[in-house]
Amino acid sequence: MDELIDSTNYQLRVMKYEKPKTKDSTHALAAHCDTNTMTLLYQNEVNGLQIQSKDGEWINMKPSPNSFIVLIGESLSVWLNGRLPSPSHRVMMKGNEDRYSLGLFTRPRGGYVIKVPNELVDDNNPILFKPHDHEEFLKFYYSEIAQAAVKPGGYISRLKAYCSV
Ligand SMILES: O=C(O)CCC(=O)C(=O)O
Ligand SMILES: [Fe+2]
Repeated sequence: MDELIDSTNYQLRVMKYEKPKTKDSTHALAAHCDTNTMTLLYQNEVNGLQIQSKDGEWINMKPSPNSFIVLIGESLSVWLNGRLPSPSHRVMMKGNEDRYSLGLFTRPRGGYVIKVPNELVDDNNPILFKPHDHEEFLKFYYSEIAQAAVKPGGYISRLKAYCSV
C-alpha cells in the first residue's frame, strides 16, 4: 500500500463543456481511453459522459448526485497484464446547459518502474507488457513517431504500442 501511495501522482482538474450551439447533440470530447492509472469523475447535474461497451455500444452515464464514476486507465490495465480493460469514453453534449465535471487523475510517478506482478503471469496468461516508466512513456506519447501513428478519428493505444512484448 505504501509503495502504491509513494509511486502515485495526483492531478485534480475542473472541466467545462459549453452547451451546444444547435439542437443536435455534439461531440464535446472525442472517444479515448485514459492513459493514467485511475480516474475519478464527479459532475454537475448535466449528463454527457458515455462509456463504450465491449460490443461497441455507447452507454449514457447517469450518475446520481452523490456518486463518483471510477474509470480504469490504460496504465493500470497494462500493470494488471490486461486483466481489467480500460474503457473507451467520450462526452456528448445536448440541451441548453453547460456541463462541469471534476476529475481526479492518478498516474505513476516518474522513476517508478511499472512491472506486471509475477502472480499475474502463468502458462495461460503470458506476459503482455514490458516494464516501463510512465514518464518515459509520456515523452514517447508526444513524440513525432507516436503522433504520426495516430490516424484521425481512430483511437490507438500509444501505451500499448510503447510497451507491448
Ligand atoms: O468530463 C468527463 O466526464 C470526462 C472527462 C474525461 O474523460 C477526461 O478528461 O479524460
Ligand atoms: Fe477520459
